[in-house]
Amino acid sequence: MDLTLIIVWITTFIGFLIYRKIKGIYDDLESMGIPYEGALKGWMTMLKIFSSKEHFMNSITDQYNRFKGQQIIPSFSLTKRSFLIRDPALVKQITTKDFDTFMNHDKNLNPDMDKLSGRMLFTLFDDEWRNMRNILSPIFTSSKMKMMFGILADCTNDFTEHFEEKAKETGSMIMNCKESFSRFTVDGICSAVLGFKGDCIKNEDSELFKFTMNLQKVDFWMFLKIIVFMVAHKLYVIFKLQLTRKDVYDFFYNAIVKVMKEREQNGIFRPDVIQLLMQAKKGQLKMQDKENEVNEDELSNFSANIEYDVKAKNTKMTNWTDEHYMAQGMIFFLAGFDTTNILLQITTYSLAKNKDVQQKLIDEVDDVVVALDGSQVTYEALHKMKYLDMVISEALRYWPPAGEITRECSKDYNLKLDNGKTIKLKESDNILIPTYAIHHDPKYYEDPEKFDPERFSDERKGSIVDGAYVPFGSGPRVCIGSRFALMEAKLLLFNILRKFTFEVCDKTPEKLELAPSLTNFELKSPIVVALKLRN
Ligand code: HEM
Repeated sequence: MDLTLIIVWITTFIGFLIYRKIKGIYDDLESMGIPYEGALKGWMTMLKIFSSKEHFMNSITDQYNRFKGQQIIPSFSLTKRSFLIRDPALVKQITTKDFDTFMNHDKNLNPDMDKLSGRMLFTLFDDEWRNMRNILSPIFTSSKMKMMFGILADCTNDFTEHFEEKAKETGSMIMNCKESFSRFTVDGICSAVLGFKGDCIKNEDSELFKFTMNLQKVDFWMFLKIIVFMVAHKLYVIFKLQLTRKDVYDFFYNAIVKVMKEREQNGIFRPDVIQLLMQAKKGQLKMQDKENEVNEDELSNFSANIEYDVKAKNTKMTNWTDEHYMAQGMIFFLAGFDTTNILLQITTYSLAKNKDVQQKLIDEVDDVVVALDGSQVTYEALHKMKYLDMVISEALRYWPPAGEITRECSKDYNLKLDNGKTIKLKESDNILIPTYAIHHDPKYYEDPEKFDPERFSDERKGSIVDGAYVPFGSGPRVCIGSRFALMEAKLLLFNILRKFTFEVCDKTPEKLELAPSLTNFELKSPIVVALKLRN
């Protein structure tokens, strides 16, 4: 038999096994009265995503839109049952009211699979997650944000100085937003989290920047590793495979464990996350010092998370290792630079396209500049800017950088629907909350394709349906870094708009379309705008 025929036979056989597996996992759905399009449709969708024919988020949004009137529908997955939520009330029920049953993200990614990604706050589960969340929460309070404000302000100054220099001859310059904001957010995260100056903005050949961009690339081997992880993750344990590359492991070892030791030995203090992690390691970091906190009620920070009290039943169970602390540095780095970068890209694009919105924001910036009488903007002044907060909140609705939220069901659970039917969810079923699709559903947002910050005005924000606005997730597992992200994005926009306006140029895309890619946010045409110096 020739080799091609053998390959065709093997592929068909594997395809058949996967088809049987997917078909089997949803067998009981029809008896529960849930509309199900069949295993083949799900399999074809997965194929389109993995062969880079369609972006994951587009497939989810398409599925969401096809099932109007349903509260929950089966989603596509290779090995587990997966459900897509179509109803904000269920979003709240799953993420908040019945949090104990839906506390975890996918449990497949655990320390046995990968030394670092299995130990990140995002992947820890049950009491280990509760304990780590308690340790890390004090890092993101408003008093700690104020402490890091100056570090981020230096990065924003680097950004504006660099572009002022470039634009000074002709009065304007063309900016590729993804590249420029990536350089800024990598600098911001390095300075405020890892404690060293990245210098990616000013140094165009920065090795650190190349390394960071490389982190996101899905080459053939990475692709294969992801497929093996999704279809047969136990092979990772048997063959001692690791998802994290060795160079990435070494980077975080040097940036966190080595730096902590050096600071300890030399008595160095720097107001950054590493310092707070060192305090946390010694059990010295507490939520207590209320008098140093900023009064949140006086600030405009609509999207910022509320931190829940997440006490673990067993508080002494984990021996935290160096790798646990490296893993937290890694998740802050990974979760922090790309998401904030997307937020900045979307805001910039929307301001360039909506000149009236941009003008209103510039007027607010100018008022603050006058009030500050030449000094640098403060944490309080920035967070009292109502219109800036409305613009950022709308950008997070318009294009939520994380795209979707996931949960895993930890025990059998009867989900009662409005039509009187009950869905029996099983232990380890996946739940998918399609943030983008909900944010663009005309049922919850009038004229959803319009960029309209007024949705978040004092008069109108109260009418947003609970559970229909979740850019940072929802419930006790909500994004821990939302305050940091909002502060970073607001600070940069403030400083840019002091000096520049964003203008549409011939390279600015007419509309934003996702490219078929496995990465989170890859557009068919990148966002490019002109930065024009103000008079
Ligand atoms: C615009 C920027 C950001 C967006 C839109 C965003 C969004 C999200 C979302 C949707 C989740 C999942 C929440 C859930 O499951 O309910 C999440 C989790 C998380 N984010 Fe962010 N994020 C941003 C910036 C940041 C930053 C700057 C950091 C850290 C410095 C960070 C650290 C984390 C961590 C550690 C988790 C896991 C939390 C847990 O499992 O307890 N994020 N983020």
